[in-house]
Amino acid sequence: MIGFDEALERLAATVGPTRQERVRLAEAHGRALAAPVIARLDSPASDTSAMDGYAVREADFALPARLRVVGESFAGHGFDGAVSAGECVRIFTGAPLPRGADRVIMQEVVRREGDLAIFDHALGGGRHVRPQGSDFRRGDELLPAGRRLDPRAMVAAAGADVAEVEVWARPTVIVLGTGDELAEPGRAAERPGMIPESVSFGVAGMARVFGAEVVDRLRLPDDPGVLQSAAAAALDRADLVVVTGGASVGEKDYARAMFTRSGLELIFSKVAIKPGKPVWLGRARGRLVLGLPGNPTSAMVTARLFLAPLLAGLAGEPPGAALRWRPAPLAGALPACGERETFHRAVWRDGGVEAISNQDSSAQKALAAAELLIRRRAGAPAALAGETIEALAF
Ligand SMILES: Nc1nc2c(c(=O)[nH]1)N[C@H]1C(S)=C(S)[C@@H](COP(=O)(O)OP(=O)(O)OC[C@H]3O[C@@H](n4cnc5c(N)ncnc54)[C@H](O)[C@@H]3O)O[C@H]1N2
Ligand code: MOO
Repeated sequence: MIGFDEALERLAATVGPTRQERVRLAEAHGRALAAPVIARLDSPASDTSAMDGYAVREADFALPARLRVVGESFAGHGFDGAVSAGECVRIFTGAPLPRGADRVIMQEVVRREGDLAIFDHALGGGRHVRPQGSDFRRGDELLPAGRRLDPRAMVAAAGADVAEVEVWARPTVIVLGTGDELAEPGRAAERPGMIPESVSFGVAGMARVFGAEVVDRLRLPDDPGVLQSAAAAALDRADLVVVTGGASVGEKDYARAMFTRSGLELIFSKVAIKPGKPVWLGRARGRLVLGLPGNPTSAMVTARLFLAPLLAGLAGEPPGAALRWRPAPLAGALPACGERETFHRAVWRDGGVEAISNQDSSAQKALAAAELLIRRRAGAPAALAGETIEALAF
């Protein structure tokens, strides 16, 4: 058995992005950039008003100032002329500052008498002007290669004035759930011994959250022939095949064996973690295969710890981008950690994190309640409330 860090190192050494493609910006959300986004213009393109009001020359400000309004500057339609001594221009937020003007006065402190604007208030500190290029300059790198185009990055990419971006292909995933006892949800009560197949729904959901396209989700019986054919077919259709259940040492634990004929090479098998010890990763026919334990909580914990970084790597991000551990104070005590590194399911409480009471690896109800994973290193002593631990959004 290897440790968690070693397993992640092997994962990172194995996974990389698939195909690069050029897509229109509207199709790029959620993808990782294969090339940086470079600004094609200055932003703002010229000195720009930050307020609705009047563009003035500071030199004219002996109070009360009475300035002639000589024109208007709108966003998209600037004022062509220049502002001379004793003049001002009506201006709106986002509009270009006319030549000659050097600041904007908010309309709330200005009185109008016909074409005169009257200013009785002393100038405040703010000039209400955004200088040309104060956000970014033409040629600046706004987003580096490898950056995921999340909603905030989409704004920067569009702001760069690019119509298309170079991105990595969205990884494709097939989820195979194995076990004779598994029934389609809604049908488990029909036959004794059946349980609803729940894990593939969570794994597929997590794959989508981490940017994958789930091309299929199949429920398979514990029949070696059926499993072998399904394994071979899945490898033809997806970058990553996730197989759940049958990972342990039971007589019908066929999850690894079903890929043997397809030439499975294991990258790791069994990791010293709790829950999820039977997790394994391999490669067959140039595709990745991730084996998750069947117990629902174990499956989802190992999906978070291994599927998420695999998808990050396949999508063109560093795999570690999917595992951002944050220090957080403990809101309740934790027992000493045994020899397997342990990932407690936890919730936020009173500004800290607290392990939930049901830590059973087969739990489904308690799984739904868990917001976080707390990471405890093997051999760590008992921890008291107030101590700082490492937590990961689950
Ligand atoms: N002698 C040993 N027994 C077990 C060991 C061990 O080391 N030695 N490891 C235990 C650990 S840890 C885990 S975790 C489980 C994982 O076993 P498998 O991956 O082989 O999973 P299954 O036996 O197929 O199923 C376990 C459990 O989960 C239910 N299940 C399976 N798939 C689904 C699904 N898609 N949806 C809902 N529930 C599912 C299944 O019915 C079982 O109850 O092994 C321990 N045993
Ligand atoms: O890995 Mo198992 O998750 O402890 O039940």
